[in-house]
Amino acid sequence: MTPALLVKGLAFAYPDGHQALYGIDLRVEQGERVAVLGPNGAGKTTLVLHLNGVLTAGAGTIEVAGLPVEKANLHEIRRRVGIVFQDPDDQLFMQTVGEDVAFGPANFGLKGAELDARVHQALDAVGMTEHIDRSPLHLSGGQRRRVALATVLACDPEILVLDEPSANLEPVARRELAEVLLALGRTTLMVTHDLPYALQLCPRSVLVDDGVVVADGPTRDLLADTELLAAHRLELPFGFRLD
Ligand SMILES: Nc1ncnc2c1ncn2[C@@H]1O[C@H](COP(=O)(O)OP(=O)(O)OP(=O)(O)O)[C@@H](O)[C@H]1O
Repeated sequence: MTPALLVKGLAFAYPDGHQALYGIDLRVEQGERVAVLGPNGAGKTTLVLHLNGVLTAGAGTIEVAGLPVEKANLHEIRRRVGIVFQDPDDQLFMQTVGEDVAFGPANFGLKGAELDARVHQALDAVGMTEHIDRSPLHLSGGQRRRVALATVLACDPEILVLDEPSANLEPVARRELAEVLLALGRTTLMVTHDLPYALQLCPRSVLVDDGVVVADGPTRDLLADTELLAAHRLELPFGFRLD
């Protein structure tokens, strides 16, 4: 089967000459949930920003469900790859929650009853339907995070990319978001420093450091390898035990 994501030899240097990625290889099958782990400055965000063409590869190739990520395809690629950024305020800018969630699918050509149905479906998936007419400015951080996820889900992406989804969430909101993500059953790439969250949500993890993939395997195996974690400045929270 065509993989959801195929990255081969991806290298990238920022305009100031800083080489952030040295040759990333990554294959994600349809329906997989994969955590992207790594210390600060490893290249995780740089990798993610290539997946929908915000950054352009210096070398190597990326395909999303068989479609190469390149200028000619960017409109379709941005429909296929939905990125939920760490700060929901980067994604919410309309007067109401409903308008924010409608923005993406309207841009991809949906209108009328079809658009309304898509907005309701997305808000329903994140448990935010009752807030449809509220201003995103008046929501809590956890609620804004969910609406940001709905704005992406409304575009029905092939791959959901989440940048630090659990950051700054209270424990209940963190757990509720995990339940939402598990229920979606969608191909997901999740960048996170929250190792227990990676374990709960992603059967597989990829460890990135210094712009290369240094480990790729079952999340439990990676997290059980204390030498590997220590070598890449990763650490399980105090008192956390893998059972
Ligand atoms: N705009 C930029 N110009 C130059 N270098 C950059 C730029 N953005 C990031 N970098 C550098 O590229 C490297 C990778 O950064 P990146 O943001 O991808 O790391 P990260 O793994 O997402 O880190 P974190 O966990 O801190 O978010 C770092 O060394 C960083 O300093």
